[in-house]
Amino acid sequence: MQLSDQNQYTIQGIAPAQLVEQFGSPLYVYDGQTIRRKAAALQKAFSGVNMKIKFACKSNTNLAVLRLMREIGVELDVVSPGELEMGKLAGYQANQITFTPSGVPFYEVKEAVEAGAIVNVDSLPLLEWFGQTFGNTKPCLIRIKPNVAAGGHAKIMTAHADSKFGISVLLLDQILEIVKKYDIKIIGLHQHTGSDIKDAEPFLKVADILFETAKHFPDLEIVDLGGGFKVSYMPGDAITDMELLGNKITARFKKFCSEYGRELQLWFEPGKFLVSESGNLLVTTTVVKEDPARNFVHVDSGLNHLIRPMMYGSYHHILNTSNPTGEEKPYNVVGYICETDTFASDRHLPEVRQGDILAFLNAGAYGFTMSSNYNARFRPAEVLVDNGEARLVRRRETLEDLLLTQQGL
Ligand SMILES: Cc1ncc(COP(=O)(O)O)c(C=O)c1O
Ligand SMILES: N[C@@H](CCCC[NH3+])C(=O)O
Repeated sequence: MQLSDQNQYTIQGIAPAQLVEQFGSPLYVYDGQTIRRKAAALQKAFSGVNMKIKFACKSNTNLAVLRLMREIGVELDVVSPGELEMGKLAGYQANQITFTPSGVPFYEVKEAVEAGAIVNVDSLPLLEWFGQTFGNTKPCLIRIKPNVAAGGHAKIMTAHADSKFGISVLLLDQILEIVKKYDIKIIGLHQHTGSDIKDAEPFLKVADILFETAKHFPDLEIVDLGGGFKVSYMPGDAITDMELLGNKITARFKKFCSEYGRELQLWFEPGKFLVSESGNLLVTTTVVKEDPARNFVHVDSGLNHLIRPMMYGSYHHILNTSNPTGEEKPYNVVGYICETDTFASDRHLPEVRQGDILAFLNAGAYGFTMSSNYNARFRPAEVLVDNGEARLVRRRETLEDLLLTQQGL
């Protein structure tokens, strides 16, 4: 969202009010230019090595976003058969898609492998089954749990000892035994530490663990360091310094490759870094309630559309796009769901009036994809603004959509 000299917020020159008038409210709006800029920054930071980006599409599966990713040379990481199908619909070849499951039924892995995707094996039983089923005929990666705790919230840390994800690095002997028993073709090691990681330190720590572990696997082509780069949710928030991280990881990766004896590919799987800042959730103020204790701003949305504040206590910056120069007042911004769904407490906003359009920033990742139909509410429409043009890329739901799977109507 840009603020013009005339104090008007716009997305590539288009006013939020115009978007809401054309496409309705609430509305997810993605700025394609921001996605391109973020991908380019990551590509630049790692230009010294053979790096591939695998977009973690659990953060945003809109087909228009996936197609944009494909167009700019970004490949895909998926976690379910549904995401795999969406990747294919967006035009990806199956071999450009990595499947990183977490304790899924083995038939899902079989189908993904048979479709041509590459799997990150995340447990010893799955590794054993993979060996029995495919022997050395299909390549795979192994997801290692490095036992390192990092991330912006306990719920989004995925590599500490207590986390369910991956195979503990302490089980290396057992991994090697199974690999040897079935002659499994291990072409890569993978790890994902968590989400919202600012400092270079945890990335370097897990990289070193993975590089050390990699020495036990002679046929590697890939080291996959996952995603997790921090974005700026709060104005002034420190974010991952991509240039610094790029320099540091590049140096260590080059050293590792020369010790390993071959140049490998370095993969990353960012979700947030690529799409979070591109997304705004536009909502309309339904009621302003001046309570003796607090001023409440109710909007036509709730935790059904953006669950991050209630799930992780996440901060999303809010703009009053209808009254940018109004006098600031403190508000609790809340939803219309019959459940506590506070988006922001004691937030200072330019005076909010009924009908004002608010923008929740940084809603491009884990916004729509984590939305629901709680309270039989429809999910918002989605719009992609690219090359100065706004295009509807998902229509708003209707009652028919909600009733589609119910029987006995
Ligand atoms: C395996 C894996 N890769 C990548 C990601 C993307 O994380 P982020 O959106 O923080 O970059 C996740 C989500 O946490 C994940 O579980
Ligand atoms: N859904 C989380 C990040 C990804 C967690 C999944 N590993 C968030 O909104 O911050």
